[in-house]
Amino acid sequence: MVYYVALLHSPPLSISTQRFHAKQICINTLKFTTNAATSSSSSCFPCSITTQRGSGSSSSVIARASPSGRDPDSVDDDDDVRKVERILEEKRRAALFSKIASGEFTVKQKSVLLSILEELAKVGVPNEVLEFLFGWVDRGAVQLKIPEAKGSVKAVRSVAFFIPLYELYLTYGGIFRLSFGPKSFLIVSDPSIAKHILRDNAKAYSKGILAEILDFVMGKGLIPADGEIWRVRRRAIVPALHQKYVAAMIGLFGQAADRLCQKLDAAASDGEDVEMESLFSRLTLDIIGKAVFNYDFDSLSNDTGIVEAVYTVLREAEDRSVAPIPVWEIPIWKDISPRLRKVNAALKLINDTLDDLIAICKRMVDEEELLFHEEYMNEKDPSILHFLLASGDDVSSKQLRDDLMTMLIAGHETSAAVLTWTFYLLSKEPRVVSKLQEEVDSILGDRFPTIEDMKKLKYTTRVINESLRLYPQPPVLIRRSLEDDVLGEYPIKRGEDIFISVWNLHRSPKLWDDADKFEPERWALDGPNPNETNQNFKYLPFGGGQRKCIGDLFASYETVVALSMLVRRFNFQMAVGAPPVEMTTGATIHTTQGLKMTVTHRIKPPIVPSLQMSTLEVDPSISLSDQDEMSQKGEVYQAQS
Ligand code: HEM
Repeated sequence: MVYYVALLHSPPLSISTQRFHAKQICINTLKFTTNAATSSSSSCFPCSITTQRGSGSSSSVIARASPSGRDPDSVDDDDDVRKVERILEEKRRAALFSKIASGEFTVKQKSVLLSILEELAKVGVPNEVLEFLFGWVDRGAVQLKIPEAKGSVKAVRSVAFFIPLYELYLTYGGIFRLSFGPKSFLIVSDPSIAKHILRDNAKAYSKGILAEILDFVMGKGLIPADGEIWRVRRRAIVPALHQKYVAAMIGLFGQAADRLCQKLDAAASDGEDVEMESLFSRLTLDIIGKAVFNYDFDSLSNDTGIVEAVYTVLREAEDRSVAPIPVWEIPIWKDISPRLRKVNAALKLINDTLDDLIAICKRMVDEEELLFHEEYMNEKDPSILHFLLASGDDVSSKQLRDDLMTMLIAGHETSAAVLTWTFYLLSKEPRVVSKLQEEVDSILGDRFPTIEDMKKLKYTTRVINESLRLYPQPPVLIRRSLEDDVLGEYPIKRGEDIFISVWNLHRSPKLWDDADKFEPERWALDGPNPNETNQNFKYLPFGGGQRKCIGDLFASYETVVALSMLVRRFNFQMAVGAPPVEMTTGATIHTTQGLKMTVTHRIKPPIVPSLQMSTLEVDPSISLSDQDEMSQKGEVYQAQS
C-alpha cells in the first residue's frame, strides 16, 4: 500500500507477547469533591461513578448526587445520619482506590509513576495522601499507552504485509502501534474504532501516505484528494452513477463477459489451461474504459499501446506502494532511471488519450440537443465523462483527467481481484458451485442478465459478498489523523499514520463464526445485502462513511454478471501442476503466480451466446437462443466432442 509498509518487509519482529485486557481509567480526571475533612456538607452525599464513553474515551468522573434530590445546603443536620453517610463514603472511596490499585480499570501500560502509586496504595498509605498524589501526577504520565509491537520483520519478508498484521492483531488486540525505529503506524482492527475514523469523526482524518504515493498517477483525483477538492469532486461525480446509468451498465457487463466466454470457449475446445487473473484484469479494464470515458481498450484481444501503458502505470503504482525507499522522489533518478522514463512515457500516452477523449466528448455534448437532468444519459455514450461534461462541470482538464484516471484504477483492479479470488474459492467448494449453477440456470437460462435479474440472483450475490469478506480489496484502508483524537480508550496525536485492517476485521475469530471458512450461506438469502451499516463496521467491503466507494453498486453488478455468465457455461478447476496460489499485495490482493485453471464446457450448457459485440446497446431481454440458436448449439456440441 505504502512504501512505509515495506518497512514491514525489512528487519524479525521482536514482540513481547503481553496481552492487555484491563479497563482503563483516566485517573487525573477523578474529582473527589467529598472530602469529609474540608466540607461537612459535601460529605453528606454519596458519590456516583459514571463512565463517559461518548467519544470513545473511558474517563471516569465522580459526581455528587443527592439521594433525596433536595438541595444539600437546605438539609437539616442530623449528626447521626451524616456520620453514617460519611463512613459509607469513606468505604466507597477506599474500595475505588483498591480497584484502581489492582488495575481493574486502570492502564494497560503503566507508567513508572503510576506503578509507584499503586504500590503505595497496596502498603496502606492513607487515602488522603493517595488522593493528593493522584491529583498531582501529570496527566500524560498516567494516560493509557497504546500496546506496541516494536521491531523488524525479516521473518515475514516474503509474505503479504497484511498477514503479519493479522498475527499481531491476535496478540495485541483491536488497536496497537507498530514501530520501526522512528516510524510508527497504528493498526486498527476494531469495528467501533473503524467506525469512529471512517464515519463519526471522518473530518479529522486524511488519506495521508496514500495521497503521497498515488500523486504521480491520480493527482487530486477522488481517492487521494482531501478537504475542499474532495468535497467538490465527490459532489460532481456521484450523481453520474445514477440508477439509469448502472442499469445501462448491465448490458455492457454482459457483452464484455461474453467476449471473455468466447476466449474461454476456444481454450476449452483446445484443452488449453488459462490464467484467470490476467483475463479478469482485462475483462474489467475493458468494462471500466467504456463505463468511465467511452474507450474500448479491447484488452482481451489486444496487448499493446495504450493497454501496455495502463499496465505500466498500474504496476508502478503498486511497486511504489511497497517500495522500501521512494527513489522516484530523488530528482536525478527521474532522468536516469529507464524504468521511470518508461513510466513517464506511459503516463504521457494515457494523458494524451484522455485529452483526446475529453475533446471528442465535448464536441458530442456541444452537438447534442439532450437537456441535462438528474438521470441524464446519452444512450450512445453513457459514460461518466459524458455526464460530467453535459452537467457543465466547471473543472480544469487536469482535474478531470485525475478523476478519470482515479476511476479507471479504482474500478479495474478491485473488480478483477474480486473475480480472481471468487474463482479460487469456488475451485475448493464444488458444493457452492452446484448451488450457484442451479440458481443461474433457473434465473438466467440462456439470456443476458438484466437489472431485474440482479435482485433475483441472490445466491450469486452472496458468493460475491462472502468472497469480499475473505479477500477484501483493498485489504487495508489508510488514514492520517489531522488533529488529536481518542481511539477507543487511547488518546492519539495529530499526524498518526493509521491502517484500518479490513482483512483483520473480516477474519476476526471474535467477530465471525468459522471466520476463515468460505460460506456464502452465512448471509441469509432473504436478508439485507450485507454492508458496513447493517454489520456495524465489522464488514467493510466498500469502506464506510463519507469516503465510501462510489462504485459499490456498479462493482457488485459487474461481478455478479461476470460470475453468473461464466459458471453457467463452464466448469473451472485448478489446472494440474498449477503453481500454488499465494497472496501478494499491491493496492489489491494479487496472486504471486497467477490463477491457472482448466476450463471445460458444462455438459449441458443452457446455450452458447455468440453476439456481435460492436455497440454498447444490447436489448437485455433478447434471448440468445433466438439468435441463430441451432448453429451455436452445433458449435458447442462440436467443441465438447
Ligand atoms: C469490487 C470492486 C470495488 C471494490 C472492492 C472497491 C472498494 C473500495 C473501497 C474499500 C473504497 C474506500 C477506500 C478508503 O476508504 O480509503 C473505495 C473508494 C472508491 N472507489 Fe471503489 N471499489 C470497487 C469498485 C469501484 C468502481 C467500479 C469504481 C468506479 C466506477 C470505484 C470508485 C471508487 C472511488 C472514486 C473511491 C473514492 C471515494 C472517495 O474517496 O470519495 N470503485 N472503493
